[in-house]
Amino acid sequence: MEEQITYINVRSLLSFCCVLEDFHDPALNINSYFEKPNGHPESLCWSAVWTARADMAAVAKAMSKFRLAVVQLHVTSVKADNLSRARGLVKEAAGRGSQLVLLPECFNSPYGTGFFSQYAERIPGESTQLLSETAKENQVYLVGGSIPEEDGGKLYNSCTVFGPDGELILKHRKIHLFDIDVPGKIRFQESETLTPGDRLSTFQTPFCKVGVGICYDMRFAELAQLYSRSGCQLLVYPGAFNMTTGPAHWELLQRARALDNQLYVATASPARDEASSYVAWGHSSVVNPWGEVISKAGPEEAVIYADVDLQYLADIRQQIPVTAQRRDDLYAQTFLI
Ligand SMILES: NC(=O)CCC(=O)C(=O)O
Repeated sequence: MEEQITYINVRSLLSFCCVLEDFHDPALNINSYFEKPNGHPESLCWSAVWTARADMAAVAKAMSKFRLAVVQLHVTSVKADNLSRARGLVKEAAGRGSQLVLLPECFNSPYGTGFFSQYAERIPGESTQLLSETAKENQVYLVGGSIPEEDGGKLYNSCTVFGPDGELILKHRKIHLFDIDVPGKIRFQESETLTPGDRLSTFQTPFCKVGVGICYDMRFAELAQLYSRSGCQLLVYPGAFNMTTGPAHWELLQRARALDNQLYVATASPARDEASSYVAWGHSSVVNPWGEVISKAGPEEAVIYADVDLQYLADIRQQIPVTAQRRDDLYAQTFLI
């Protein structure tokens, strides 16, 4: 009976360690540490604990770094070309060791209110089928930029994410629509044709939890903060800033989101095409939790790479512990002095 209890306790302890360390590696089967046929049950239990802990530490260390690739695709009006080039560039990124690959906003079609209905697809559909196959062929997490989605007579700007097994992990519908009017520069009203999404979107990988937003979503600090508070260590924003707001705000916003929340931020833009009706700024980037741009494209088609280092992120959070120092007691008050 006592032995039974010890087994159960140690098994629970190991499971608890996994939870504490946010350790979700399916390859680590706790049961396997208890399968030795002989020996004293109690010492077996403790040796199981230490062996498992050591294995967990080794696997966790290996998983504390991963390679991220951002594909800055040259998007044209020919959907088939966009899809096949995206497939080729994801393959190239995977061939260079990337485990997570990010595509741009509207990667399958030109960006513009006049194009959304023309290029809209249901999900699943042609473009998401290609994303699923591409993720599986290359064994990567694939954040499929966004596509115009049609559902129930409404149009959405939607990002789908696929796992290395080709399964759909999530669908994020852009929640803040890009409606701006800068006189003499740019007026754009996504809400003329699109409907906003109504939920936040995160997904878990073996490396870290990831929060998803689309372009204009990046301007909303509250969204990034909610993702960070829910445990995300990487935020990804497929986006397509323009020649007015791009030079002014694109990099600044990414650095602000990264620094405020002490996490990595990655953005993917279409490549710049001066001939298109909406000229994208380009400059897809990756920013680290110190607020530094660690990888950046120019305006043209490119694949950029960054090694995301979660130990570095943990070090920064320990050195400057703003999360623990927050004064939520004061922020919650509704009056201002
Ligand atoms: N596609 C978008 O949401 C563009 C957002 C943008 O350019 C901005 O300035 O914000």
